Amino acid sequence: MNTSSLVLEARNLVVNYKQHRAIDALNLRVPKGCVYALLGGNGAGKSTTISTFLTFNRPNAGQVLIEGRSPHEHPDLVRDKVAYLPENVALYELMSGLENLNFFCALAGIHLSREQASQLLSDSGLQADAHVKRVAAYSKGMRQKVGLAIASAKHASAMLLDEPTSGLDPSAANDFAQRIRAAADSGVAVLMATHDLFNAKQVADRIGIMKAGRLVEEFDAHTVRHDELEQKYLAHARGLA
Ligand SMILES: Nc1ncnc2c1ncn2[C@@H]1O[C@H](COP(=O)(O)OP(=O)(O)OP(=O)(O)O)[C@@H](O)[C@H]1O
Repeated sequence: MNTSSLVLEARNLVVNYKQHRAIDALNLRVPKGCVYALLGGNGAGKSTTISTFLTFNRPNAGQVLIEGRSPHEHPDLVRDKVAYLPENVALYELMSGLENLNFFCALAGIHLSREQASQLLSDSGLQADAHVKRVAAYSKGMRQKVGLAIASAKHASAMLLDEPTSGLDPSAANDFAQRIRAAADSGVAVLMATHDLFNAKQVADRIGIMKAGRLVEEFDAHTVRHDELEQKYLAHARGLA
């Protein structure tokens, strides 16, 4: 791998919650244009990995790097380079999708024209008649689309996604996967924590399985078979691997 194309990197990362080791010597690399799906059972350390890139957690040893620099030493990196999409996108219920997009972009110092904002929502898959409706009436999939539009407006070089398709129906999950793929194809590095093996295989370039804070398995998503991935995943979950 050309190291100049690396966008997200964890180097020998250790993160503890008091006495509990949540991340244990994790090494992970996500270059430009790559979707990296992080699989693993509950408590494996996926969310903590993402939180550490976002500087919500500090490394106890090792480091995370964004475009080669530590966000813990350069906090502006997260604001300038990273778009974050949690499982449940927090939006203002009484504002429309359009108003939410404008509001969160303004917070990030981005000012959009009405046309630009509408275009971003449409490009994220939100139907035109929903743009001006209150978010209180939106489905989970529609909220994710507003989140995606906010993320796209940032022109971030990295996207961090924590279980983005959880609770979406298969069609909405497929639609979301295609939009993530398109973001990566335009050069964004995507790190996505997920429980959805099917979605991981469909959208990712690399797939990693975490267990007890360690990366225990890595695959090329284009060559691993779905049944092979499932077997490995279950073997790790059952302590057989
Ligand atoms: N705020 C916290 N305080 C203490 N321990 C925590 C905290 N957050 C997570 N942990 C512990 O750290 C470990 C890793 O948790 P993490 O949430 O990163 O796992 P995960 O792979 O994202 O799990 P899930 O799939 O359930 O979301 C777990 O043992 C968890 O109990």
